[in-house]
Amino acid sequence: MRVSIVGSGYVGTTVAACFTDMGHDVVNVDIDQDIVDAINAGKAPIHEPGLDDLLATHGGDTLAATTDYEDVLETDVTFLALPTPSKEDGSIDTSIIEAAAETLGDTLREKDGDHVVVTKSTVIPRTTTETLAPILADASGKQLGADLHVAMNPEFLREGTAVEDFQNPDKIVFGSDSETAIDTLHEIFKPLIEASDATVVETGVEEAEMIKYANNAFLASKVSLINDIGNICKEFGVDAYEVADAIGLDDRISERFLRSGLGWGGSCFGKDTNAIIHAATETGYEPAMLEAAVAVNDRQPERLLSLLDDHGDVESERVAVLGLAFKPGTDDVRDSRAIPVINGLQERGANVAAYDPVAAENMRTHFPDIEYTDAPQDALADASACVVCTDWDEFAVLDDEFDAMETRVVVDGRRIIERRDGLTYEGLTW
Ligand SMILES: NC(=O)C1=CN([C@@H]2O[C@H](COP(=O)(O)OP(=O)(O)OC[C@H]3O[C@@H](n4cnc5c(N)ncnc54)[C@H](O)[C@@H]3O)[C@@H](O)[C@H]2O)C=CC1
Ligand SMILES: O=C(O)[C@H]1O[C@H](OP(=O)(O)OP(=O)(O)OC[C@H]2O[C@@H](n3ccc(=O)[nH]c3=O)[C@H](O)[C@@H]2O)[C@H](O)[C@@H](O)[C@@H]1O
Repeated sequence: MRVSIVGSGYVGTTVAACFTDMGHDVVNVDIDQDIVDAINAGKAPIHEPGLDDLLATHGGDTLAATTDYEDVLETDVTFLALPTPSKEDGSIDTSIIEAAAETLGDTLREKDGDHVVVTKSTVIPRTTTETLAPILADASGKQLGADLHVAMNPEFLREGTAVEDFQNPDKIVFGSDSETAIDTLHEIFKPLIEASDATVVETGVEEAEMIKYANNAFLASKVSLINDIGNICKEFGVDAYEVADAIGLDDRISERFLRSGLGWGGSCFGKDTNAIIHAATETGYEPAMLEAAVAVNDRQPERLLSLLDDHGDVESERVAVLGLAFKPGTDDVRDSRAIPVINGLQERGANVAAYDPVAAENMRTHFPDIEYTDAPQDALADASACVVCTDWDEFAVLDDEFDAMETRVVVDGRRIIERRDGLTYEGLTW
């Protein structure tokens, strides 16, 4: 099938590469020329395991990228994989996806015959039907349900494992009341459905939109709940990881997403919990559990810093920050917990020396003036303390490197460093 994807970021590029690998011809449309050039040259514009290989095979061939919306005219279906960020007040900002829908609609005016448009971005229920569909219909002159069909197909991939997640889904959700759109989605996903154990959920557009928020809200709340429990464990001198291992054996709880520590960051848990809280509040309903999940998450960096304070004043001292990405496996620093931690260190007058295997460049836009090192031992050398913000595997094998510290204090926000003799070690919840 001929598929176009507007927006070529973490989701758009991954989905495009995987669709191409499933045998489809794909066009990626993006306004960023560098991204377009990278894809056409067979290179991944982002750090994502497995993506380079897929792009090296298909990029510039059955996967083509362009800044020109006209190329969607050669396709049967367009996915919108555009950012849906937060406004100042936490509510969803749909201006980017609306602008893209307008341009797509204008372009589709030239197309004879049917076109299917699928929302891939995370959007508040009713956005597809009440905001995007009318924009598309007005701009294209096409008629909804006749030659224009809309659907919502939420995406559940995680950064760092995006390709693997996309290729091994637990569920695939098709939300639409258009038979044409549902049939089109089935045709696109057929190879994946046949090759995986995924359950296909066919539902309404609004239900599909809400499933995405509910999924993220549950996961984010699960992490906040284990952090709440972990904070209590720390007060009692109990190891929250032993507790989590035990309760995770109950398959009603499950062992996944029970890693307590610095809390969740990333481009979606924060923005999506805030967006659904805001949307719920506008209806008159106060989502107390979700508000609590956000409040617990917001407190974790300060708890880490107060553990550091217990071991001495860091004013004018060198403090090593290990890990800048919001999670391992990615160069993404959006809403990374390292940001409030570094802010807190700077407020205390510390000299920050930061190391991350891939995310340092992205962090420079937030903190242009801190020191970035090429190796963890360079950040640790002469440091009075070390804080760990990301659970990169390479931190687990650090050992003699701590000997170069002036004072060997390690406050670990991710339980990645082993306690050992000669190290004053503080775990955030253990
Ligand atoms: N990042 C993730 O792991 C996941 C994200 N999502 C959702 O998917 C959506 C996209 O997220 P990301 O891929 O992370 O965003 P992103 O910010 O990585 O990528 C968005 C892309 O859209 C491009 N763009 C902006 N305006 C455009 C326009 N008018 N026309 C064409 N391209 C334009 C940008 O240049 C950028 O390359 C969001 O709604 C997000 O909530 C859903 C699941 C996972
Ligand atoms: O909508 C999205 O963008 C995506 O958001 C999350 O994926 P992602 O943010 O990429 O990464 P996660 O693995 O979920 O981690 C999110 C944050 O939670 C933290 N986390 C995760 C698990 C855990 O047990 N403890 C914990 O603190 C991670 O360190 C990270 O900061 C969801 O897991 C995806 O299903 C969803 O598609």
